[in-house]
Amino acid sequence: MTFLKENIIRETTAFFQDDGLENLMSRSLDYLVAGYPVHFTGPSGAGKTSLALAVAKKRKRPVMLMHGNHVLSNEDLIGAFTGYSSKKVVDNYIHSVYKKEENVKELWRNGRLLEAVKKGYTLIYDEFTRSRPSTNNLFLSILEEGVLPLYGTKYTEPFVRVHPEFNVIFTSNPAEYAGVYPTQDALLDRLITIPLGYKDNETEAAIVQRKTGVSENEAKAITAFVSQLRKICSGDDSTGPSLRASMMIARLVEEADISVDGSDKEFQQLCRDILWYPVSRCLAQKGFDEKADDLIIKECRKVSVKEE
Ligand SMILES: Nc1ncnc2c1ncn2[C@@H]1O[C@H](COP(=O)(O)OP(=O)(O)OP(=O)(O)O)[C@@H](O)[C@H]1O
Repeated sequence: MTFLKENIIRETTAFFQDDGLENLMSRSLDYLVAGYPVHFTGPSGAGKTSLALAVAKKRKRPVMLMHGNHVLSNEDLIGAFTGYSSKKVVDNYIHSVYKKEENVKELWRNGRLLEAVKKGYTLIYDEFTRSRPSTNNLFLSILEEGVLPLYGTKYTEPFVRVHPEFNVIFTSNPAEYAGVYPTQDALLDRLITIPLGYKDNETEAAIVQRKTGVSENEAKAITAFVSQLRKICSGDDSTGPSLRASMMIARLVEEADISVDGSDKEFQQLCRDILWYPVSRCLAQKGFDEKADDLIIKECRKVSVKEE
């Protein structure tokens, strides 16, 4: 029986940057400062959102995070009238005089994009391909003409001007096939698209170590094992287990006091539980006959931690 430890202190929010990531962050920041939106694209767990947040933070402007979704509408982005407020004053102070005054006002709520555009925020538009292209059309005018059109509202002005400090960081996953829409070329043509792949073992191990509290060698052993499975799994449509899987294994190993050892039954079971779904999915996609469980255990048995 294993018990979870309490109160493990880790740097869960710290962003790890090596020379490569630092260079990428500085380039991205330069593009944003010059007024160009940046678009990070890559597989799930490659670190797109974390990078976008880290770059946005460096701009020292308020940051707004928005997630793409098929129900996101112009009303969410621009705003909408939400109802009415009415005020009635009945003045009967002199009882022979009866005065009644009534005012009815429409109530307006600013949408998220309107707020960001007006106040010059850095907007992170995460997984923007999950929103309908017709919704994303608003970004064409923002990025090209520097105005946000106020379509479908009762606003008297046809648009608002975009604040000079406003900018956007987009993220997307090109391998995602469920719940996403194709993006109009006109929008992609206005973005600086930077591909993000999986990081090398050293970098992944450093991130895992920082975020979970396992030792450096344990982190290296776990990330090497997961990235070996990813290598076997990777193909046109499949990517295999990501850094998130390494992080889950490391966190649970640490919290439940399981040893990082390929011959340990508890460790094998943990790896099987965490890795079965991504591995079995990609084996099926690639048409391999090998069973996910067998492959995981075969690779897991090779895991051993070097002496410190
Ligand atoms: N450089 C980094 N420093 C610290 N943690 C990181 C770094 N890169 C990735 N991570 C961690 O890895 C995990 C996946 O990262 P993230 O959510 O940014 O990936 P993503 O590419 O946006 O994934 P998805 O497409 O599934 O949303 C997160 O737990 C994140 O905190």
